[in-house]
Amino acid sequence: MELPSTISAIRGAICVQDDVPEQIETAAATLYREILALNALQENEVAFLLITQTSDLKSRNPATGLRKAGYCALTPLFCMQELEIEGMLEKVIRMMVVVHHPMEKTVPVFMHGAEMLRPEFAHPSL
Ligand SMILES: C=C(O[C@@H]1C=C(C(=O)O)C=C[C@H]1O)C(=O)O
Repeated sequence: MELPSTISAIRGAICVQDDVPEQIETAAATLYREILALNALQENEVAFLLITQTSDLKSRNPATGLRKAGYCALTPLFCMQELEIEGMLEKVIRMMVVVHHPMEKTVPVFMHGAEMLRPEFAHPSL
């Protein structure tokens, strides 16, 4: 059943090699940039952004990486720890970007190793 939509949400995930601040900052900014680009979004179309990080990434809050890259000055962010499930993929940053209008098509972005979470959303160019 298709429900009427007044918002859209776009998923994404990216893996980080090592738990060091620079890598978390870079990965967070890279993932957000690709989500915006592949969905042809301007930042002012984003209502809010949910982020999770796996518990093995402790050295930096990904929100810091977004702000250092010039993103999310006004966008409300909420950063959480991902569920811990046996066998889960390690060192992952996940995002849910919520846009305040319906979109005809959304493009999920799973990159830098996170493609294995959702192989159907892998982009050969990333
Ligand atoms: C498979 C993923 O990892 C987990 C599983 C999800 C799912 O089954 O939809 C969503 C988020 C994560 O809790 C993912 O990030 O897509």
